[in-house]
Amino acid sequence: MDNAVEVRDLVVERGKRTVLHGISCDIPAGQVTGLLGPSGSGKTTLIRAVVGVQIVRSGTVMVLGRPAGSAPLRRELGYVTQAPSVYADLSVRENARYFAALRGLGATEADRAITDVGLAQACNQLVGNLSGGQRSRASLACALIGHPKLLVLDEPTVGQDPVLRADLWARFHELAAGGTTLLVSSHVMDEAGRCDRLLLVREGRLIGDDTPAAIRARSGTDDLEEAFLRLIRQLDEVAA
Ligand SMILES: Nc1ncnc2c1ncn2[C@@H]1O[C@H](COP(=O)(O)OP(=O)(O)OP(=O)(O)O)[C@@H](O)[C@H]1O
Repeated sequence: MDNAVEVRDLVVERGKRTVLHGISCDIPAGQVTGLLGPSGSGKTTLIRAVVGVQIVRSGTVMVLGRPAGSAPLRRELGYVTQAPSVYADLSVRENARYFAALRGLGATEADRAITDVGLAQACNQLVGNLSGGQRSRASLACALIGHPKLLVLDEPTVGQDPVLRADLWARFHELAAGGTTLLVSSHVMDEAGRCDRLLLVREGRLIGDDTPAAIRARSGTDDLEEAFLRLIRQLDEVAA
C-alpha cells in the first residue's frame, strides 16, 4: 500500500463553526509526514479525524485501507494526544506494562518501548513526579507498544530539550525506515525540515502538501518559516 491515509473533501464543524473546509491529502506509508500550521489552524482536528474520534460533516478518511475509526484499526494505530495520557499514580514501567497487557504483550515489549524514548533511568518513578517533557515521553512509550503501523503524534516534542528533540526525531525516522507511518504535528517551523513530507494548514485549509525541498524551491527560500509566510501571501494576493 502506497498511502497509509487518504483524506478526501473533509469538512468538520466544531461548536457550529466550520474548522476544516474540504481537506484532501494523502499520507504516504513508511514516511514521516509533518502537519504544520499556526495555533487554531485545525491540526488537532485533522488528527482526530484520522484517528477516528472526530465527528465529520462530510468527506472520507481512509486509514490503512479502512474507514477511520474502524475497530480493526485500534491495534494498528498509536496515538499520542497533546495532554499526556498516562496514569500519574503509576510508575513509567507500570504504565507501559499496563498498555502492553491491553495489547496482549509482556514486560519485554513494555521495557523496550521505555528504552526507545530514553526513559530507562526513570522507569520506576511515578509519572506524576516526572517533568512535563518526561511525561510526554512516557505517553509516547505507551503508544509505541505493539509496533503500530501508523503513529499519530500531536506535538510530541513540546517541552523537550534540543538534545532530546533531536533524539526523538532520529527515532521517528528509524521507525519510518522500519515501515511505520508517522503523522507528527508541530507549530515549530524549525521541525518542518526534519519531515519527509509536509502538510501546511492555515485556517482549516491545506495550503501546502509536498516535500520540504519542493516547498523551499517553489517559494524561493531555504527558510521554511519564510516559505510558509510566502505561500500565505501568495494566496492572499490571489484572493484579493
Ligand atoms: N471542542 C471544541 N469546540 C469548539 N471548537 C473547537 C473545539 N476544539 C477546537 N475548536 C476550534 O477548532 C479550531 C481548530 O482547532 P484545533 O485544535 O484543531 O487547532 P490546532 O491547529 O491543533 O491548534 P493548536 O496548535 O493550538 O493545538 C479552532 O478554531 C478551535 O477554536
